[in-house]
Amino acid sequence: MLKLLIPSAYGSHHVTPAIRFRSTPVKSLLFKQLTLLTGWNRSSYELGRRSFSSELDSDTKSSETTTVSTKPHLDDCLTVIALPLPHKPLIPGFYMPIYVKDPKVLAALQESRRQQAPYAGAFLFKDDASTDSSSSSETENILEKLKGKELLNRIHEVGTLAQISSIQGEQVILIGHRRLRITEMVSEDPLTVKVDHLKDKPYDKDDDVLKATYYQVMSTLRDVLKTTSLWRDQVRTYTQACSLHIWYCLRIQNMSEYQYLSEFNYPKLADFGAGISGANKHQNQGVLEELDVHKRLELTLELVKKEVEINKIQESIAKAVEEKFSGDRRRIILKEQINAIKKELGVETDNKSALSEKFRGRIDPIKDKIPQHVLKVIEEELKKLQLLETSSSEYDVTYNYLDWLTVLPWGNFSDENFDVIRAQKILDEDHYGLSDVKERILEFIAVGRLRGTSQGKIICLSGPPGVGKTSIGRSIARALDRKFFRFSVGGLSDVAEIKGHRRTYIGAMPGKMVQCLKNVGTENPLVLIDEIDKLGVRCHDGDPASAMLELLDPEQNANFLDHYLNVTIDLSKVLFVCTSNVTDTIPSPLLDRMEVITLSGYITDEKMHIARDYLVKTARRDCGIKPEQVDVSDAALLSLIENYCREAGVRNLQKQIEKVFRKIALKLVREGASAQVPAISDDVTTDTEDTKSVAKTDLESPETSAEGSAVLTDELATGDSKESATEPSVEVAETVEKFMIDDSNLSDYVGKPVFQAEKIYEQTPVGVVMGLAWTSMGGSTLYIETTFVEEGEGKGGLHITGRLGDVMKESAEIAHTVARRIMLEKEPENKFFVNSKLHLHVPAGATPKDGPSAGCTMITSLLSLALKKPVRKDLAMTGEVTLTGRILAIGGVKEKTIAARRSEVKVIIFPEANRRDFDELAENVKEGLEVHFVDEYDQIFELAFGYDH
Ligand SMILES: Nc1ncnc2c1ncn2[C@@H]1O[C@H](COP(=O)(O)OP(=O)(O)OP(=O)(O)O)[C@@H](O)[C@H]1O
Repeated sequence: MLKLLIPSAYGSHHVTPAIRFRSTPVKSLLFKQLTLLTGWNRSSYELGRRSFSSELDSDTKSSETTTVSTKPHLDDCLTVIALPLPHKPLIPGFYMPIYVKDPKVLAALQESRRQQAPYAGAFLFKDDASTDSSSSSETENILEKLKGKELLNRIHEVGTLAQISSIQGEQVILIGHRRLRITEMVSEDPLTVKVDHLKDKPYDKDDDVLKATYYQVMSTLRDVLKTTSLWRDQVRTYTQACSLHIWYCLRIQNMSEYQYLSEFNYPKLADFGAGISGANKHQNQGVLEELDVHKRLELTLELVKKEVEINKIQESIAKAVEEKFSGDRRRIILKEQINAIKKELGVETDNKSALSEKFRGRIDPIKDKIPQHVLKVIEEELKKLQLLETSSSEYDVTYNYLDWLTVLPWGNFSDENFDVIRAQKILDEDHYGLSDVKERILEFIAVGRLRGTSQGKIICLSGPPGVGKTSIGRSIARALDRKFFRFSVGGLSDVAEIKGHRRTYIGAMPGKMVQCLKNVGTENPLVLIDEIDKLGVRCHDGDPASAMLELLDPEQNANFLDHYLNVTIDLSKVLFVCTSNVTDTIPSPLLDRMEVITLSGYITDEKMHIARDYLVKTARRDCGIKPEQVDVSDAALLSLIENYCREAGVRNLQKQIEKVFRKIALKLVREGASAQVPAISDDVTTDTEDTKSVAKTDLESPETSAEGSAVLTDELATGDSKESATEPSVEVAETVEKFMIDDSNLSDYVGKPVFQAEKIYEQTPVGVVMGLAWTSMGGSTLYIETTFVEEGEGKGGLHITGRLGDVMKESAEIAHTVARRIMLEKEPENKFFVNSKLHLHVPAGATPKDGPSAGCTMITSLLSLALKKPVRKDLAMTGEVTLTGRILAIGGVKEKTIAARRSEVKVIIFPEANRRDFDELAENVKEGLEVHFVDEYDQIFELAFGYDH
């Protein structure tokens, strides 16, 4: 359980300020040796120095930059939350990950971190007096139940002041700082206590006996290092973690250097030796409680000596048994012998074979399906687990590693269903419209049927928020009969979230993909990666975009290497579906490999269908209301769509509808309807239209974001899972009448309308023309307004406002030049542009705008001012203009058309190059519009001003 303390490697925690390399030659000599011994170089030293300094003991820390607040001073921590430790006491200078199950305690710890006082007291839990020693799971069970005084009575009085280094879910990582003694209880839940800080008894550092004991501990520790490679690995693994000084002293042979380096930090060495040894909890508690430094060193000496003995015997038995027996028999005999010896030496025995059996139970039935290279690693790790001390940190690491390796669904696939008819039914069942999207998905399934597999494709669903990208992803999983897993990569910049942490990292976890495989239990799930366009930027530990590429690229992902697993896994059978709001921010190597399917947003008509046939039914069912209890009229839905939720998608509409039904539910209950627990009885009606797969599992707690990494929300759902869409039984009193939601009473439920009409002019005045814009939220109309400021010989100029970006500003300048040229051609005597100072503005002034597509609108607006003639009624236009007056293509034709219809536009001018985009639109989107396609500005001039009315 104990982990060595990373921060102390360079910190004054173990190396007091007096131990400084005094002369440069000696310094470089030591560095050279250090590099040879540890594989470290100067840059890693510096790096370590910087990162470790962040968590140094604040009472001895120098002026280096810190991320953990030094406030309050450690001395001020006199009242702390008491955390019971089930397995071992926390020795100062060591890490310890613990699991805090009690949400109250967890919240209190998080609060103390927020308050910049990230400290708690860590106290060893006492064994039950009635039993000899309870098993760890029993202890954990008891611990969960104990609170307040009862808990206080069951923990040791002497413990450790622990810094809360991080909190991830239930896992809290503690760093031991100093010894504490509980003096009184302050509050019961969570248990908070007053403490005294314990100081070591004074000692004479030149005392020969003390020095001798110190050297003895040192040399015994060295012996341990020599005898067992495992122990050596453990120290080496945590070299960055433990006191590098002590480690270095242990390794050097030259006594003069040794003398020079040793600062005779007796108490720290005693703690280090005890913490790293495999001593049991009572022995460690003994060391913790001992304030006499000499006695503490002697206790440690005893422990490390035992360690030497055990290691020697263990190795010789291993050798002997290996020669005589093979396979499982060898393992069992080895185990028995070692346990017997440990018993004799009074060291805690363990029950590792049960654990090994657990792992073997997992792998044996699927041995032939596990890739050979993975099987080899599993076998090696199982062997290693047998030889490790349960108390060592390496044991935990190996155990967790094996747990992950053996729990993955090696060779387990769900049978794919390529039935196109069934898929069509499922897609229609879950979503209204989206015919082109569904068609593309069906094509994809059909190809899968002919090829026999649907691997090798990355689908990217791109469109504004709330248009159903995520939910269609879920439907594809259902249609294909694949398991479903979702995670969001918006803002993600930590590569470890994708590729996992290296195993030696404290609290290391595999990446999202490995977690996904474990959760879904098959090797071919559908993985939905949300918000791929918002992937974080490259940071010091790697580039998330390249990590994503490794994950998604069919060429690479057959051998995906997770840092934690350290064996390649085959992800080529996974079907990846990404979602994005825009495609231009998706890293281009990723975009290249994707098949982008665009979802453009819905027109009012489509929203009406979605609301009536999907959203109302789901919201009603979720609120426990029966169909006969409420009626929402079409007029009410239309008003909701037009006056409350104008965005391209339907998420806001869904929220408003839910709001209406929640209010009705309250009224029903108030007015005498007694809602019962929704009972799934025989007489409930089943509404298959509402059926959706919604099984979800959130894997990340919001705490992850508090820790600075990206917020990831995951969900897991089986592709075929169907929530039984049952109508909850609600008994309605005879007197309660049916609720009618209509246009007239809608505001009683959802408040006043949010939107006013987008159209601000019935007939646009002179100098004002309606343009069309497209954003990641969908399309919208916008006005370009120009007005005359002043006149004077040669005063011609243009002032621009409206939070326009550089491109749009340049576009306005181009428009001014083009308009001036056109005017010169059409009315050479008209000196309007030459002598007039003009002002061009684009409302709404608070919204930033950019892009070249308003070019033709700006020219028209300027010409309208010059000609003193308003443009044709109900006209909107969009198109980029070149200096010579040519009209270039624009993006977002569908969104712009939808926005124009919403503003009751009758005539639209699009660039000729966009004719095909428009022709591809559904008939109901194009209905009732007069559309003109142009490639020269002159054509627009005719359309805008050549009218008679
Ligand atoms: N065509 C549709 N038919 C029925 N329901 C729909 C349709 N489109 C969207 N919805 C519903 O709208 C809600 C929002 O959809 P979803 O969460 O999939 O949006 P999204 O496009 O993924 O948004 P974001 O980009 O914000 O993640 C869901 O409840 C979904 O079922």
